[in-house]
Amino acid sequence: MWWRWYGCWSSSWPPAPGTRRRQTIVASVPERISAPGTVRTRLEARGVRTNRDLRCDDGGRAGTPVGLTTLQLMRLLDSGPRGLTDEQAEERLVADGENVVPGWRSPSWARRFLGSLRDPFTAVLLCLGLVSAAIASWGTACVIMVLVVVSCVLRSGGEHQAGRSMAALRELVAATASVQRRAGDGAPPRVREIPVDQLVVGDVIRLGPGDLVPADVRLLRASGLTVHQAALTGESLPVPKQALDAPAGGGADLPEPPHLCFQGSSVASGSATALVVATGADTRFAAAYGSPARRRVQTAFDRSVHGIAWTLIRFMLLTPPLVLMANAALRGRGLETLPFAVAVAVGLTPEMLPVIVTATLARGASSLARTSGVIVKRLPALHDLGAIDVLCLDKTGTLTQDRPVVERSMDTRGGDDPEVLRWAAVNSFWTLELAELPAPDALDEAILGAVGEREAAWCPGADPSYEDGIAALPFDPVHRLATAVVRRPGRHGRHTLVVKGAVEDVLARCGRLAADGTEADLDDEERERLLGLAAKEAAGGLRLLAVARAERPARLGAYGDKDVRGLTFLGFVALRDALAPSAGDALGDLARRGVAVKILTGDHPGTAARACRDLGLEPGEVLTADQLVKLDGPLLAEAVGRATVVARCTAQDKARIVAALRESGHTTGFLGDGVNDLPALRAADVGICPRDAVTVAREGADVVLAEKDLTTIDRALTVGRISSGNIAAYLRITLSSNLGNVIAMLSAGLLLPFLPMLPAQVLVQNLCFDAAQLAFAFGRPSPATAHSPAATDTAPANKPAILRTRAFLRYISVFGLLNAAADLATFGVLALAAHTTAATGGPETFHAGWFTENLLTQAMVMLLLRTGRRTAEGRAVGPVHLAVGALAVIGVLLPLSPLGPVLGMSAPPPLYYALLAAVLTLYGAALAAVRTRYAGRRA
Ligand SMILES: Nc1ncnc2c1ncn2[C@@H]1O[C@H](COP(=O)(O)OP(=O)(O)OP(=O)(O)O)[C@@H](O)[C@H]1O
Ligand SMILES: [Mg+2]
Repeated sequence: MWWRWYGCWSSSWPPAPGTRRRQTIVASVPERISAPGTVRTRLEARGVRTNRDLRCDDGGRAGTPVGLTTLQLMRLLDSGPRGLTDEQAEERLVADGENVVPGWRSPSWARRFLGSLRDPFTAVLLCLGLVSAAIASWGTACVIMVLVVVSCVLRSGGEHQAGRSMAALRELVAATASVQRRAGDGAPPRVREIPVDQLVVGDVIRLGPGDLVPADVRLLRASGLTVHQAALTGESLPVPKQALDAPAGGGADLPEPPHLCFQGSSVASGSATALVVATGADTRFAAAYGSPARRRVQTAFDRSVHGIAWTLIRFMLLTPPLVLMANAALRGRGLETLPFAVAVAVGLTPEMLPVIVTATLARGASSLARTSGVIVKRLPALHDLGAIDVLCLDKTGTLTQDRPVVERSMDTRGGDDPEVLRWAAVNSFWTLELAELPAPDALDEAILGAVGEREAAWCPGADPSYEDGIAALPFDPVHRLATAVVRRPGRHGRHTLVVKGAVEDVLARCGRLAADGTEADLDDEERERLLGLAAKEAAGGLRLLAVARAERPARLGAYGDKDVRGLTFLGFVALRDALAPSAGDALGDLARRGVAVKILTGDHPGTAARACRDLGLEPGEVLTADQLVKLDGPLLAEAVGRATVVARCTAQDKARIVAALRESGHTTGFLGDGVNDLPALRAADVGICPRDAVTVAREGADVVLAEKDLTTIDRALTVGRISSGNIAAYLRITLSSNLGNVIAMLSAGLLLPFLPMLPAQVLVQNLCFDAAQLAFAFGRPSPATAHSPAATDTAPANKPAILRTRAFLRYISVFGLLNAAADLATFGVLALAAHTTAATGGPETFHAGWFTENLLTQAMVMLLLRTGRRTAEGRAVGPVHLAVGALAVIGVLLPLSPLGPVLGMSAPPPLYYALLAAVLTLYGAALAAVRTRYAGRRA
């Protein structure tokens, strides 16, 4: 039975996605192949020209032999149509190395250290250090150097660790390739999945929709193949490719050789068998991009955290000249105030920002991986997850289970007609068979399954392999149809085109209509009637496929899209795809958390609207992508903003909509798993896909879910919000106290005849602050808070965690001024205490008094601005509480300890402490009051 055979084939192939099998690499390497770069050397020894010699325009040097027939090329590469043997592959792997683009290996600890010197804050600090050294202010220069080294060590150490755990996580979702290899010389070829890095030159691979092209390859066979090669050429539309046995004039030196596919591109539609001709550093991609070409678009993380960082850097650069000018104008001082001016700028720097950001995000990511199996591939994406306010979803497999079953097949009048299903099965069978698709589409599987079950009841000829397959144009999401060309038994000299696909697209290619055993012309009225019939079925939640056929005289040449015209419309196959059980609740949770959901689907508007309604998401106005063709930018975002469903979207439509939403200021997430979702995954702030998505989606996504379950997204969102909340809390607290200190320092500098703070004191104080603030990175949310809708006060669960630069700067100005007021009050108190107790009141007492006050106010700010009624740690004592306690103890005891005089401090009189307590009480009350005012509109 053909369909049982088909069942065996489909159950053993393809292997479960994501399964990776490491091969054992044989250590002994025969002499003849162990010379470095063997394959290339062998080619060069035989005088074969390669792209390496041709130096393509883009600088590429793909190492691809040109001007050879397929057979010559295979001979040169010691390969054949049946692929390499395992032994050959292992030898080549040892000789040529893994198929990895060199720049993509993770950097060493030392490289990371040097890299962290390029951080803008570090660079500014270094400049200030150089200025200090230039004017021989060695104390300040040393302080700055210590700060730079401490922050670089912490940062590179943290990044190195985060990088390693991220790499381990990414490994879990790494790409695989379908390779055809043999156990030994006489053994038959077997197709299996291997990690992409294990591919070698001479391997024969299979490509299907959604596969990444894993190396530079030459096509041996191709069926309806189109590839996206935006990463290489910037061309956003898929490019057709075909196998050429003897490319005329060595087509490889053309910018677009049709018979070659390059690493970095991905299959949009169709399938192919191909020969690997270059791997790793020899690929055209490696030559063009020595290092990873990561994200192209600015994400929410760049906009918020980086935005704030750059605003600060501008302030830092402005501070020294302002201080110099103020001192010159008001006190007549000259360049001697430069060290002080530099110290003020240093005081403003949140030098721990990169450390806190990396550590916080890395902890969040590993906790997500542990508890929910969610893999964050790019750390800042976790921040962006927390900031998402619009989430776009595809329908199939997200709202529904993507396990369609055939409900009925109908003729053009809407009556039951098993013959329509049979023709759909002929199409499914022969497109799968001839296009050698690595994985059958769920709709094709459902149709073949349904025919198999009904076969027994049918007359001879029910079996779709009854016809002979001639050619196939597999389904592609742009044309939305699949075509099989078959020869029917007894009809010599004739070919039959069998087409199935989306109703509108098939109907557009039909000129006639089958009804009641005859055929008639298809007029506009009939078209409207058929579209209406389809809409009625779709409104019942069914997925519809239209089926059509055409008879043609037999011919030898290849078939193309232009041949699929003048068809006769046969009828519909209606399939039911059950709703995902948890989708309804998850949609409700997302709405409660302030996330607007948009469904961008390739399916019929009726089917999508019904699925939404059944899940409790009111679809409102249902749009189709062609209604939006003329809109762009803000108008497009506005139109989509009003709707919940946009149907009949192509890959480009999805990407356009996501981009427009982002441009209009929304932090946009996109969840999808198909080839038609890739451009949108890339265009979004956060691209999310399930682990069993097509390879190319998995590679393009920032976040990979264990399964396509909306509940998991909800959890990921919470952890993202908690992490962003921690980063925001760090920024709020650090910057408001730093700003306060800077204002106080400036005033003290103008009021006092001595330096208000010595370089060593600036250093100790900064180090104490930095150490205490590390607690933010380690404030792990309890599992209960991470999973419950009521998250934290710093990251309200019902609001996306977005840092808006302006609101944020307003916030730190208010709290900074409050802090400065406390400092100024302390100066008054110090003067009063000195006066009353007739103490000397010299600089040492002032320094000690201010040091204590600074650390205590910092501790209060950490406690009050971070924690509300509920904290990220719940009510338990967490790292933040410990850090606050330690700061307070150091602040009070250090100036009194033997270290005090070493740092140039001497104990203030006891009265000072009593007065300070009063100042701090007032400050605490003011902080609490202003915080309450801000609670409703947090920056
Ligand atoms: N294998 C196939 N053969 C023929 N037509 C198909 C096939 N698969 C899908 N179609 C048609 O193309 C339409 C669009 O499919 P596409 O894959 O772009 O979107 P989808 O997967 O249905 O929706 P979503 O974007 O929500 O995942 C489907 O509604 C269906 O009519
Ligand atoms: Mg899909």
